[in-house]
Amino acid sequence: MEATFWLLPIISFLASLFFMQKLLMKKSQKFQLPPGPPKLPVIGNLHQLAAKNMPPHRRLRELARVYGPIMHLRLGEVPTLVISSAEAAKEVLKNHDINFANRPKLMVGKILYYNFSDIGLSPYGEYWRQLRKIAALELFTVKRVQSFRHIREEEVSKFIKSLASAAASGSVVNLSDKLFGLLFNITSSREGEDQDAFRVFLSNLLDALAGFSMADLYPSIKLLESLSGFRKKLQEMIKESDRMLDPIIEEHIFNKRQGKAEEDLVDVLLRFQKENESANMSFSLTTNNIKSVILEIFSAGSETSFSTLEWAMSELLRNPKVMEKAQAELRDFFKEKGITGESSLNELKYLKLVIKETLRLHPVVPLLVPRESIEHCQIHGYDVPSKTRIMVNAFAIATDPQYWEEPEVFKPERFEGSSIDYKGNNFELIPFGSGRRMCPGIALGVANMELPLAMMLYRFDWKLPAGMKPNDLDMDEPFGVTVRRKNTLRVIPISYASSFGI
Ligand code: HEM
Repeated sequence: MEATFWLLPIISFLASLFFMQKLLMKKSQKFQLPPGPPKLPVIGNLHQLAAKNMPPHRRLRELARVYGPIMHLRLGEVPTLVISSAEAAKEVLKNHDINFANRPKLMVGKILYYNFSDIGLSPYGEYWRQLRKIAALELFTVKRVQSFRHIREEEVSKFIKSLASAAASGSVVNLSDKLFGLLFNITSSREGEDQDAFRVFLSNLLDALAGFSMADLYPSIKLLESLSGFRKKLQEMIKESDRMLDPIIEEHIFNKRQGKAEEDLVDVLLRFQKENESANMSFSLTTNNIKSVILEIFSAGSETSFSTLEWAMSELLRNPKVMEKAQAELRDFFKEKGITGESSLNELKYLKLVIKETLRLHPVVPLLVPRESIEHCQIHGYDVPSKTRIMVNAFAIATDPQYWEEPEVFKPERFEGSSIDYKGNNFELIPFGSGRRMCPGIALGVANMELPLAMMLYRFDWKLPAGMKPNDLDMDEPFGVTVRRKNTLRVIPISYASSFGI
């Protein structure tokens, strides 16, 4: 009797969901929606996404091979369009750019990013436009990226020293850990104590950003936010984030008062806040807005470059001939004079191709950041109603045999003599997205990768531990919005006798 009593609210909850969805389906019948797998009541296509225990970008690629490059899914109650061809991506990200420039209101944006006040999750509108303006004119200019050069050189030098001492003792290093530490130090311009806390925080943040929480899949049922425990988790995370960010802001204000002239990204945002407040401008940034943007820069900035470097090294270890070719280019070019700094890397053609090929085969944000349609529109003859969530499967496109020969093979040479780039104009290669919401941090991201990769290849030869062969190295990916290696990369560095520099 008691059991039946508890079942009643659950049954009525499921029944109301079922009827709500019937209503929605009726509404959608007047549209010519793109094809997609059959949907179940309440969960829609969630079971197909979860099937086979694959990361979403791989599972969605499989489904797109059956249902086509413009595919309609319902994830929980969220109508979702999955784009898996360069032509369709161009329609969405270029031809209908404004209509798809909005982001869905994920709970993580509401709570952790102080009511969507970061750049990446803020809705398309005046606030976002102002932030992008600061990003384009102040935060990520070529000049600014160059001004952080000494930080990168200093941190890479320490990183290489620690690898050299591991090499001297012949020990196995956890390269993933070391690379994460390096990117954290470069991006946050600080070292040490916060790193472990940030690592745990970042992993929770990336889970939340995936948008696959119950609260984000059933946004109309507000009760789920608390019932699923997701709201509580995010509220705890924001305390943790404040614990990390408040001292950083205070430290920057203090240093400025002491007359520190050099500016980092936090200083730029604080200066902007001060200038706009004193000039009584209609747009200004609150301290919470600034914290949101800093959190985003720390997370987007470190995780993406770190994961790309992790994949680059993994691919090079699995493809010794490519590794040798990249090392030969560096060692030949720098000979005895050594790598003296970042500017000396500009001539290295093959190194750049290695990075490009890594971004192709391992786009670390494989489904880009989800968009949301503002108004109803048509893509290739299909209706896309307003408020449809859009996922662009950059991974599926970058591994589509229609555009790429032997797409699963790591072959930097494929770009030799090719004009294809990742700057958002070639839709078969869009690891940074494209259009208005494209990544504004490309130059910084690439700068953060080039020097560490060059130094790792120039200064060391690399061996896998315990007699592992190149093909034994696993390339497993976890389930998530960004894709780092599932298992950490453990390797043995061997000092290259005649290397010099940094
Ligand atoms: C390997 C490095 C990186 C990769 C692969 C990458 C990838 C991406 C992707 C795919 C998007 C979504 C684009 C879209 O929706 O079309 C994005 C957005 C964004 N990225 Fe990056 N990113 C990288 C580095 C960085 C860095 C270093 C920063 C800043 C420090 C950064 C800041 C941002 C921001 C703020 C957005 C949101 C843009 C908006 O919504 O207007 N990214 N990034």
